[in-house]
Amino acid sequence: MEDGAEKATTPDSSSSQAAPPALSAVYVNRRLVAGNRAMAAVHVALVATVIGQRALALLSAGTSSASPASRSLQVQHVAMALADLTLLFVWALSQSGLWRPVTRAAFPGRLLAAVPRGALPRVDVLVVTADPDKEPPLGVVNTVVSAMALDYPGGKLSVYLSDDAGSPLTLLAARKAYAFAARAWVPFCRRHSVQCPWPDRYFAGDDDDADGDRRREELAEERARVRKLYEKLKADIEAAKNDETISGSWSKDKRQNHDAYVEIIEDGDGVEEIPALVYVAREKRRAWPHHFKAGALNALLRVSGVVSNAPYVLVLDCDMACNSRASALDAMCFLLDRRPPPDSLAFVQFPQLFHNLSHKDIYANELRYIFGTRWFGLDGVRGPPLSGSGFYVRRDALYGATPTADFMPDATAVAELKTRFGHSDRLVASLRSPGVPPEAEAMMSLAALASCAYEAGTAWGAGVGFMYQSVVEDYFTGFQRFFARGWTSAYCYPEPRPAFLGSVPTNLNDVLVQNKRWMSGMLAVGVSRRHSPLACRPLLRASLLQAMAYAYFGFAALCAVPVLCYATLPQLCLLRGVPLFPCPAATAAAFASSLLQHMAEVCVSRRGRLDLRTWWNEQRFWVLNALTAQLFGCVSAAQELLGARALDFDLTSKAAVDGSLYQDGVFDFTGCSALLLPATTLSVLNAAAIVAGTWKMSSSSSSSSGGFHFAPQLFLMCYGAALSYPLLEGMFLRRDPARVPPRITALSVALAAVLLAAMLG
Ligand SMILES: O=c1ccn([C@@H]2O[C@H](COP(=O)(O)OP(=O)(O)O[C@H]3O[C@H](CO)[C@@H](O)[C@H](O)[C@H]3O)[C@@H](O)[C@H]2O)c(=O)[nH]1
Ligand SMILES: [Mn+2]
Repeated sequence: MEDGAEKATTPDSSSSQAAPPALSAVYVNRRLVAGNRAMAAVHVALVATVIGQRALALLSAGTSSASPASRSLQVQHVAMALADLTLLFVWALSQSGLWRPVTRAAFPGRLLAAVPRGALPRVDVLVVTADPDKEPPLGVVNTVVSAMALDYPGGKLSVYLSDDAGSPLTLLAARKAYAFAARAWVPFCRRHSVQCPWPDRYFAGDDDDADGDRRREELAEERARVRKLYEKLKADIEAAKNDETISGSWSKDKRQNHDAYVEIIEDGDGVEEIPALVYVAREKRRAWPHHFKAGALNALLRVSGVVSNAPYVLVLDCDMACNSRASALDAMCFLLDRRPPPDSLAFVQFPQLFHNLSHKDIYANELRYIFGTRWFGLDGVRGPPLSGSGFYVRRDALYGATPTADFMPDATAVAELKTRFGHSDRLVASLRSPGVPPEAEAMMSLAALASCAYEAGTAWGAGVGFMYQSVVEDYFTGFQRFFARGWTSAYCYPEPRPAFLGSVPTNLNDVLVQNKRWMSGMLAVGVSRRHSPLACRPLLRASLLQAMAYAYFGFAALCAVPVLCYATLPQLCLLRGVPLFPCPAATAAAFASSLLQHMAEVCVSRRGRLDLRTWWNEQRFWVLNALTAQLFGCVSAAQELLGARALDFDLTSKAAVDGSLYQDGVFDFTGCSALLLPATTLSVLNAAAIVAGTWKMSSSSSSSSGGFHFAPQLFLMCYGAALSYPLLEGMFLRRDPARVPPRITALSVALAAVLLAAMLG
């Protein structure tokens, strides 16, 4: 932002006055830093020993004889060594996220003391939705309404809703929701300093009011009145859903094929100080690539740029809502804090936390690894990656500015700006005066900004806005648009009340489909010659650790290969009576160190509590994910790389399904497809190999010391069997409808039999 007036404090070294108090603080956890690094060093030493021993074994096998048996053993050793090295590589990259964990604090009281509310900068909230079946409109409008009720001056806040389906039902729900928010919900939240601005959650019991007893009676009365209005809103949306003239008028085809439509939603009464709500359905045509969520966000950026043009933007998925009213002021504490120039903070990321997590989180939906550990670690480097939802970002940074250069060099001619930003005079005019909304007459023809053709030949999706090349637009935009261009970020983790809460998928297939999208999308970036974080010089120059962190995500899918090796080679070798681990002691130590490191990480996330359940759930899901989402992710990314098929954004389904099995910690295999097949097949194979292998070993009754050499192998297989127990149970022991679909079971058994025969043969 060029105009310093929007800042709480402008750095001014020449002034002799005492510096104003900082609006935020950062604390380094030194003990954790030391502990993390020590553990990493031990682990590297142990794994190096294992790989070294294998290399020695390989050399001696190579010199001893050239029989076919020793040939094949050599091949297995090479494969295991490559597997170990791949895993070590990915693990090493992941250590960047443990290097320097920090925590931060925001001081909104100081902010308000320094900047009168009326002088706070504008904020535009961008909410995206895509499908009224998978994303029920009631949930979407709860997100919208919760954002409207943020603790921020109403005149400075605008909410934009992108509806990719262009559904009349969503539009109607948005209009009704606006009326509810303007007349009842927002004033109610303000008057009673309600903590939870998310109506559905508030009325479900999250209603601790900050006022205490003082106005309890008054509150109870008003609460009942507002609740009635909310019930009415729910009923109206439900009725519209069942109304053929509204829902029936919009076929599935229309969702993919409709004009652009923009509506600034108003309420006849002209309510003051209520945030504006703008509904945007961008044009969709089958022949035009729409670039999924990134495309939707870019359309919203343009429309909002012409309507309110806030210098800061909050992005929210429709399956996530504000759970606290404090996030806007908290974020401003960082964004407006005095910092020496160049001011490089581009965005403040809040964690994605979830309201429907089970305490038996069998699908590791919590993403603790990311939001509970790695993001703190990266916050101490140059800031956490952009994470899709729940972040406040500078508009100019999205438009292509850098910390040292405006996105619009002084001499830039209008014509040149138009080649980058498109032909809209209004949009181009808005670039020149950040923060100032244009005249009312300029609001016309907003729909043109949301048309398919608008972006043709412009820099949208490449040099401007959210980036298109990847279905994991947050990951890609994060490092290409921000970190590689000198920007930094901050991780804001308010406690005890989370700023935002999202919802997680509650059946295994949805979880795996979602993970497969992430894995294939990030791998496609990781291995791309032009876009890989490891080929991105500015990023490498700015921070090797950060480049490593992005590379970790870019290569995480490769873990599928080593896991595939560990799920077949020990089995094969046991059946053939060949010991696979030359140095059992070192192997055991390395394995134990990996388990302990993970345990320590979970323990730190849980504030020192030894949470073995989470540890086990994550261990299990890690292997399952490797053999499903990561494996297929590799295949999809390869297909994309070869130009055979473009990656798709499969929407995660929300609400609709019944999540009770997940809540009880029981795997829900409903709808599982071929995606699950490698995992089920290999768990059958593993179980069979344990039985056949031990039987063979005991019947051949060879030397008694031989058992020691097979111990690591057998242990690994038994560990795998324990991890895969829910799959085996789902195939062979369960009879309920949510068991593994019988055709998947049958196919797995058949494939496992073929593999087993080949191994024995
Ligand atoms: O064509 C599309 C596809 C998706 N969306 C919206 O994008 C959001 C995220 O989609 P969702 O199905 O919920 O995907 P998730 O896997 O839950 O999303 C995670 O992964 C995405 C990247 O793949 C990130 O953008 C998200 O923030 C992150 O929560 C939702 O609001 C969708 O409505 C669109 O607007 N248009
Ligand atoms: Mn989601």
